[in-house]
Amino acid sequence: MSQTTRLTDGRKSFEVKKYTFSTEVIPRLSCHDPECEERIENGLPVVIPDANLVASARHWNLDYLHDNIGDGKFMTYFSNSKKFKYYDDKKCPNIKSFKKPMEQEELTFDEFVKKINKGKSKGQRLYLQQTLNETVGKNIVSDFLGFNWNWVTAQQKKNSFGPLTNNMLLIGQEGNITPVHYDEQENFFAQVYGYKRFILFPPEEFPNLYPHPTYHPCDRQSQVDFDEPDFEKFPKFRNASGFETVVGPGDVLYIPIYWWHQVESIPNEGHTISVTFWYKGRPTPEKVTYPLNAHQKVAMMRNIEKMIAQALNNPDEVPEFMQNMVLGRYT
Ligand SMILES: CCC[C@@H](CC(=O)O)C(=O)C(=O)O
Ligand SMILES: [Zn+2]
Repeated sequence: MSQTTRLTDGRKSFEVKKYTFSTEVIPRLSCHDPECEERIENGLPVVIPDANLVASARHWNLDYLHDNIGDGKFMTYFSNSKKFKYYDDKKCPNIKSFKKPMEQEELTFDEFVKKINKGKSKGQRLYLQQTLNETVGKNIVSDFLGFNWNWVTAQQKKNSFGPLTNNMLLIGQEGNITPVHYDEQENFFAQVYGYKRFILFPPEEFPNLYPHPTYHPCDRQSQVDFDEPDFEKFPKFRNASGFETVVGPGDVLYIPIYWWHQVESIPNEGHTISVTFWYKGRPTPEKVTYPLNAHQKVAMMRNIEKMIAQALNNPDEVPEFMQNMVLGRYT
């Protein structure tokens, strides 16, 4: 195994793979600690061990979910590697050479559990990722209603987050990895069962993480493979520096909008169950203050890329157009 390093969730410690970049530990602060409130207000990540956000789901495990979640369908991803790199189906036509990094299929929970056991033999990994919806059984509804909505809704209000967009149920196998990407939403990530390693980078690290173009199916995902970084193609990745932690049952991690994150279900620690609480971002302030901050600049770059791709009306022309505009003029 390549070089390893040790990480703790405050209770247990874990041996995890050491990557080429440096990281600092993400603070773990009580929800009653003013510094915790300040970090959320300032858009900084924080692990909150005592928000009890999903305490009503502390008894969730595969058997309980199998017996209570109902006969609805659950989007499940299949990968022949440990990586589950997200792609947007609708953007696949933009990149003719694009090869889907994983397959997807809607399964009943019973099919999911059966395939997990079968997949083990074929070296195939599964990752269930499904928005919780009205098809779930009454016990799951009751557990869901028992989430600490007072706390999370108070956070939404005092931080002027937009509306809650969805709560996604995530069930991963040990060792599964969601490669580094950013989302355009605020996220209170609640860990229900098992242990996940989170590696985060602030929006300022955009130049070091080389996201795919916005019209690419893997928009918002980094092109850099942390396991085998191509420093020729992505030289600034050498400068990357992030934050990391491990979340365990009951922990909530605040992942600020536009913050990059790679998420790993810790190898040999069993499967993981998580629930996301995604919120639209804060409304754009009436009065813009300067200099613009990193995430405003990311939003600007996204809008410019989209406008150019739309104006050219041909994704294949965008690279040359951008190079003609920048190379030798701004480099
Ligand atoms: C589909 C969401 C996956 C999740 C990462 C993970 O838990 O594997 C994530 O990226 C997020 O919560 O933003
Ligand atoms: Zn994400």
